[in-house]
Amino acid sequence: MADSMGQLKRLLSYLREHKLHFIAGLIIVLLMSYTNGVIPVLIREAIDGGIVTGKYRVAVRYALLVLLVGILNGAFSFSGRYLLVKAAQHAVYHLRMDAFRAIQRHRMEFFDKTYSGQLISRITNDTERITRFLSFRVRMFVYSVFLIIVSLYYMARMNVALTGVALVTIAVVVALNTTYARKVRPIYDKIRHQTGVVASVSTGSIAGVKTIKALSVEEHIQEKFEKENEELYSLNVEATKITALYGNAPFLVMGIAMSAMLYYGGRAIMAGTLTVGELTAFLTYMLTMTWPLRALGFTIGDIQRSLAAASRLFEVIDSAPPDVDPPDAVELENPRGEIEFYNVYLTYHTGQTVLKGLNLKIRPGEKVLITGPPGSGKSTLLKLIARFYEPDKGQVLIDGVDVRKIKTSCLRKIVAYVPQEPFIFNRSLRENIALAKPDASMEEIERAAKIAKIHDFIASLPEGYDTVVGEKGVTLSGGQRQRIALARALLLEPKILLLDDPVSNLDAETEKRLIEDLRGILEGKTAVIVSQRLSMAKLADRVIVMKDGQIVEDGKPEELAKKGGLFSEMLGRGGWNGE
Ligand SMILES: Nc1ncnc2c1ncn2[C@@H]1O[C@H](COP(=O)(O)OP(=O)(O)OP(=O)(O)O)[C@@H](O)[C@H]1O
Repeated sequence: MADSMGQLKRLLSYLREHKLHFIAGLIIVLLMSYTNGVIPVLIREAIDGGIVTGKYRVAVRYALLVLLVGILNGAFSFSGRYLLVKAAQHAVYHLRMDAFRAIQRHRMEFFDKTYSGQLISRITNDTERITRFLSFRVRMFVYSVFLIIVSLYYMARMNVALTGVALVTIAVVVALNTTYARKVRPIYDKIRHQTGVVASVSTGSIAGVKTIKALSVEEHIQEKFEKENEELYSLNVEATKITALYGNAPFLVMGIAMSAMLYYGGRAIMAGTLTVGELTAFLTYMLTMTWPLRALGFTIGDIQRSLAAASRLFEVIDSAPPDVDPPDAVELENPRGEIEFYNVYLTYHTGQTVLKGLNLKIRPGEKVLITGPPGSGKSTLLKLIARFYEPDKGQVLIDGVDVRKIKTSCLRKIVAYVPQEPFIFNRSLRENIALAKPDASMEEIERAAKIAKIHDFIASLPEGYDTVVGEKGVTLSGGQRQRIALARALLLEPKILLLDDPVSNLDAETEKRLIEDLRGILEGKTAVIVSQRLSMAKLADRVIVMKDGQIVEDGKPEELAKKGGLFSEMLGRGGWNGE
């Protein structure tokens, strides 16, 4: 409970910039409840004071008053909704930004452990729920509660017995609506989840359409889709059953209550203890309250769930490391590009210890090929240099400084990492290249593209650097993607270039060309290249062979080739151009 209050307080604190909007919105909603609650009283006056007594002017006066109150009601409804929704949307905008920034700040390990679908759901579904809570639910809650209070007040002044009937009806209807909400909500949750499953099966099969067609597995994929689609259908039918049963029961109760009122009210009128206007007012109250009572049932159950959504978002925000570098972080002026692993241990979140006391020193300007069997820890080395992961023990140093002590902005300029499968964003080529340096001039971008030998291709496109790539845009080949990623890295003029399997997706001809071009690109830089293709050794001054997280061979390529170890064995299988 204290926890919920804490979450609620924190959620409401997001409203502070629009506090006045929110409070004004709530006051207007209260006024709206009041105007709605007073209409039956005006109807009563029109009937008892005008229609029944034949006083035409009185009847007209009240009719006009009802009209005026109706207009006011509309104005309150519009402005109250506008103010509250605006404040809520603004609060959720900030909450969404905070969560998004936090996600960006998280370390790699967080993404290893968390499903991306879950994170997307936090940013979309959870924030959607909170918006609904802060705008719609809060508004309906305040409106309904106050309307019921106003109605009961006026009813009690007219007739206590009939007010008792109304009170019991309200209690029963709220209970029924709460039960209905409780029963139908888990199914709606399942429907939402299942809709996501159906969407992800469709997205997966659209994204993987080439593989599906190549393997001729359309039928199998259709069966999977059919199964998920059927599940969605059954859930919807289940929800409809509950809605048909519980969703309509409150209307029956209201009907019974109104007929009871009509019966006892009619008798009271005949006995002279109730007027026609009063009975009409009672019945109008019952009708006015029907929907607010329903909203109340849903709101009561929704508070906890909305707070749970908020707490999930807060968890993402709070678990992110702070955006700031440690106070003793340094800038490296004129980096030389020396890399050192000193007694490095690394265990992934899965519990697998990949490196156990690794020692390695790479001289400034050295070109090193790291090779070895799959899973031997080659890529892990690169990720440690780029500080995507931090060692559990030991140190990774650049120019003798622990990478954890180098300012992040500085590290990103010194070290450029080109992943195995570079991600190309669905934006223009210019934006893709300038991703890490959005303010780069066109000259800088072109220079990087020329060095990466992708400029001529880009220039040949009708829209040149403004060509949009990816969905609905130009599709790039594997080699072109690699070169865009290289240009992206080179734009930062890094001293250290880390290439993770740069030729793995390339055909022999493209591979040969890239290797030739890389020779120039790597000049003056320290380069660490991970590859199982030994052709890459042509670029290297030094080859390191890894096995089970250990360095098993280390030396000049020609020396290792003669040594008779793992490297020469690998060479024996495929030669220098082998794989
Ligand atoms: N993010 C991660 N989370 C958990 N385990 C990981 C992660 N990355 C790698 N591993 C594990 O660590 C081991 C070494 O992986 P790494 O990617 O460094 O090997 P590699 O030599 O580069 O392999 P390959 O040549 O196939 O790319 C593997 O067993 C892998 O399953």
